Amino acid sequence: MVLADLGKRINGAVNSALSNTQDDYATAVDAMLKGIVTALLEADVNIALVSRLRNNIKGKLLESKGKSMNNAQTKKLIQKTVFDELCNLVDCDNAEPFKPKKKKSSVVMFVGLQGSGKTTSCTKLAVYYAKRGFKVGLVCADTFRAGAFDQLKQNAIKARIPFYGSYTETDPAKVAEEGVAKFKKEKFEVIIVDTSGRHRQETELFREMVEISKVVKPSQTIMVLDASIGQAAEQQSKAFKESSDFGAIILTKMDGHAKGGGAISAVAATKTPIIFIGTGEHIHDFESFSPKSFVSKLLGIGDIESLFEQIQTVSNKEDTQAMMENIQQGKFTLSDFKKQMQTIMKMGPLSNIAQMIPGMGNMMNQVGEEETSKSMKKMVYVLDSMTKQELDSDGRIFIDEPSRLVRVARGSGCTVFDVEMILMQQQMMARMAQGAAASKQGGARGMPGMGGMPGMGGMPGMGGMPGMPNMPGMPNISPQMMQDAQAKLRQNPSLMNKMMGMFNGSGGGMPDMGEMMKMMDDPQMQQMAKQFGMGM
Ligand SMILES: Nc1nc2c(ncn2[C@@H]2O[C@H](COP(=O)(O)OP(=O)(O)OP(=O)(O)O)[C@@H](O)[C@H]2O)c(=O)[nH]1
Repeated sequence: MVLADLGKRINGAVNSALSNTQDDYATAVDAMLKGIVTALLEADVNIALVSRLRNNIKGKLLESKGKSMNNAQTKKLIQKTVFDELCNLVDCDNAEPFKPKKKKSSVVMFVGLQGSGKTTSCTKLAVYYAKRGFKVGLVCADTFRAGAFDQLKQNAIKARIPFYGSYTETDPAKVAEEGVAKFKKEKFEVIIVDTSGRHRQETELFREMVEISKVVKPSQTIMVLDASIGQAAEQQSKAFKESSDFGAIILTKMDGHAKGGGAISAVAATKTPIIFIGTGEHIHDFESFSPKSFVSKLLGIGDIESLFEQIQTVSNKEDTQAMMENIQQGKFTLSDFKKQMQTIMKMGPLSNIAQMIPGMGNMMNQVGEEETSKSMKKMVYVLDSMTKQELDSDGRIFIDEPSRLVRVARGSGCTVFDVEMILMQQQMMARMAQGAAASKQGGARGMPGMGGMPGMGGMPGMGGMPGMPNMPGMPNISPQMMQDAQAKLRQNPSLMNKMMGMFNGSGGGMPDMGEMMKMMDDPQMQQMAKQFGMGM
C-alpha cells in the first residue's frame, strides 16, 4: 500500500534528523522537512496543506532553538511536532462520534455513488458491530440496480448477518421502511440500510436519499467515497453533504492507490470525520480511522490506544480489568500473557492488529502473516500446557525448576527452546509493564499513544513475533538478523540459560541488550547490538 511507503519515507526523514540533532539543528530540520514535503506531495496530498504543515513544523522547531534542551529533549520535540502536524493534516473538528447502544435500535444509512463500495462497506460495518456483540441487520434499499439485492444477500450470508430486501418492490423508501420496521420489531440494535447509487451526482439520486432518510430516520448517515478519486473527494463529499446531511465518511479502496493521501486530506478539509477506511475487497479489510491512530500507524509507532480499545471490545471485561490492575502495579504474569494472546487472536486478521503494535506493521509485511500467526498459535499451545501455578507466576518458577520447561514442551508439542523463547517474551513484557507503571508515577512519557500499555515487543529471535524495529529511536533489525539470532540461540543452550538469567536479574528496566549480544560473540550479533545502541 502506497501509504505504508509514505510512512516509511516520513519516518526516514525524521530518523535522519534525529541522528543529526547535534550537528546543526536548523540544517537537520530543513533536510527533514524536505523529505517529508516530497513524500506528502508524491502521495498527492494537497499542496496548500503541505505548505502549511511545513511552515508550522519549521516555526515550532526553530522557535525552540534558543531554549536549552538536551539531545533527548530535542528528539522528543521533533517527533512530537511532526506527529501533531500530521494529525492536523487529516483531522477535522468533530463532535462525539456515533456509538450504537445495546438494547436500543439505531439505524445507519449509507449513501454514495455507484461502485464506490457501499454494499461492501455496509457488510464490513455490520461485521464490525456484530463482532462487538451487537445484534445487526442489513437492509437493501437499492431497487435501482438489478442484482443489488443478490449482492447484499450473498455478502450477508457469507458474513452471517440477517438481511432484508425485495425482488419485486420498486420503491426504495418502502423497502427501507419495511426492513427497518421488521428489524426494530425483532429488537435488532444496529440496522444498516444500503441505498442505491448512480454514476454521477444526479438530482434523482439525491431526492431518493432524502425520501429514504425521512422514513428510516437514521441515527447516522455515512457517505462512502472511493479514495482513488484523490482530491476530487472533497468536491464529491461537498455535493452529497448538501443533499443528504451525512455525518461521517468511509473511504474505500485505500489499498494500493497512489491517491490515498489526497483523498484523506481533501475529505478532512470538508470537516466531516472519516470513520473507517476500506483496504481491500475482503470483509476484514476495514480499519477504524482516527487521525491519531492513522498517523501512529503511518509512522510505524503503533497505536496502543486503539489496540487496547479493540482488546476491550472483544475480551472478557473482568479479565481485562484484572490485567490492567496488574499492569498498573507493574506486574505481567504468564496468565496475563496468555489472555492477551487469546484476545488478539480473536480480533481479526493479524495484519490489521499488527499496524497498532509499534514496529510490527512493517515487520509483518516482511515476515508474513502466516508465519506470525503460526508463532502466536505456538505460544497459546505452550501457555495451555502450563499449570495454574505456573500461569499465575511471573515466570521465575521455570528458572528455579527447569524440569517444568521439559514438561511444558512435551505437553505442547514444542521444543524447550520454544518454551524458553516465550518465557523471555513474557519477561520482556513484564519489564515494559514495570516501566509503564513507573512512568505513570513519574508522569507521561514518550510519543502519544505509547504510554501505559505493554506492547508486543519481542526478543530478537522470536520468529514471527519480532521486536520493535523502525520505531523512532529504535534499531532496525531485519528478519534475516532475527533468524540468525534464533539459530544461534538454538545451537547454544548455555547461552540461552545465561540470557534467561539476565531477564530474571535484579533491578527494573530492560535487560542489557548489548550484553546479551556480546555473549553471542559473533560479528553479526555485534552489529545487532550496535543497532540497539549498546556499546561493544
Ligand atoms: N480494492 C478494494 N475494492 C473494494 C473496496 N471496497 C469495495 N471494493 C470493490 O469495489 C467494487 C464495488 O463495490 P460495491 O460494494 O458493489 O459498490 P456499491 O457502491 O455498493 O455499488 P452500487 O451497488 O452499484 O451502488 C466491488 O468489486 C468491491 O469488491 C476496498 O476497500 N478495496
